[in-house]
Amino acid sequence: MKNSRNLLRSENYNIGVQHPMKPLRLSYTNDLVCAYRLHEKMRVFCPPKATDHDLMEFHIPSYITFLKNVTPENSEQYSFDADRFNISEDCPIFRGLYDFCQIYAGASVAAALRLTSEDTDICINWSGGLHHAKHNEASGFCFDYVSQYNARSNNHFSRVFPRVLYIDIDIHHGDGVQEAFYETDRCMTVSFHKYKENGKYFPGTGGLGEIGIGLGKRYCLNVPLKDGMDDESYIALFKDVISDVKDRYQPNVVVLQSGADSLGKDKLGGFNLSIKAHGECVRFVKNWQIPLLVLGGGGYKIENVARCWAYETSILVDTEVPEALPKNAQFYNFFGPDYSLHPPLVRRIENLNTKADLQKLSQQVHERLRLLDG
Ligand SMILES: CN1CC(C(=O)N[C@@H](CCCCCC(O)(O)c2ccon2)c2nc(-c3ccccc3F)c[nH]2)C1
Ligand SMILES: [Ca+2]
Ligand SMILES: [Zn+2]
Repeated sequence: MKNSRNLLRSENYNIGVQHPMKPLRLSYTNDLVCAYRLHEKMRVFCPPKATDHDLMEFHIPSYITFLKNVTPENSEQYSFDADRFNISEDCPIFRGLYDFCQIYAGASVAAALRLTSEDTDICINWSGGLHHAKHNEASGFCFDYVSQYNARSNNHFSRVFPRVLYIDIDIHHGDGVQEAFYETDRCMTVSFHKYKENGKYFPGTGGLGEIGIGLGKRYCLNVPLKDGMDDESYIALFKDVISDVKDRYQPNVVVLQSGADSLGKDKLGGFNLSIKAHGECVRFVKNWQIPLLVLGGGGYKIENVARCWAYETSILVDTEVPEALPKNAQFYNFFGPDYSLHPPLVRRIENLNTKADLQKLSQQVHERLRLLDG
């Protein structure tokens, strides 16, 4: 029987044996963070669950009411709503679903609000960043997403931070967040992702042509990539694009979705990024010294997800950590055979992004960004 404290932690939920999303990865991350004693370099909070009201700030009430009432036992009675809200193999009903959503969403709401107080410059919520959720339906393992809540509705957060820059390095397109801000210039969304012209790679959106509409026109930027991106080309492209975005948009706060499925050897991914390269993107944004909210996201080789997010936690708290994983980590045995923070990257996927492709893409991105100057 889980004690009450356990139920307050999103890592203790199980979506399904066959399902690639394993909240256990959060336990592994927390284990490494604590074994490296990084928790002593920050304030750790156990924030309140998001309330129904919080969630209804962004999602339609009938969707939230559904999530709150449906269970694996009674899901038969809800089959109509289940279809309507895109419940599927990707987004199944599992035990504690609503608790799970309230916990991770509550952490993002609390983190965002803490950033508005002068005493905090960086907040981390590795359980957040579920960027496919829509205001009226679940999608891509994501049920709800509250960063929209913070920047869309006219509230304290959006008054303190009138220009929010959202950056998404998960290998999938951040379609839910893009959609939420598609018509506003209060949040600029930038997503780097694997993209197939035929729309065959989930979610199928995120082409260069999606640039926002109305007031949001030009405040949405997509960087579509092919399989096999490697460290050098990804870091160069990321810094080149993101520097230009920062200079032109001059954000007051940055929300970085640090999905770890863009790492090499990920089960759903297709890039060759090392943990160091992924972390370099986090370091680059951190060094701007603009208030920063770092969120998790995808990541399906869970030992590498934990290594990546523990490493990025060390970057965010300015603490060098030894390459050898701490032997006192509870899950130490799961990190074999190397037991290191930066395992050798063996399975390499051929990089289909040629130098010419990346040159052209960079040019197209800069052309779009030049239009930001109105
Ligand atoms: C009808 N077909 C199913 C749709 C589809 O291909 N869905 C993607 C969803 C991938 C979601 C990625 C989520 C994310 O990594 O971006 C993420 C998760 C949290 O924040 N971000 C997907 N589902 C699976 C999957 C789902 C259940 C069981 C096994 C699976 F392989 C793999 N890839 C089309
Ligand atoms: Ca992305
Ligand atoms: Zn992903």
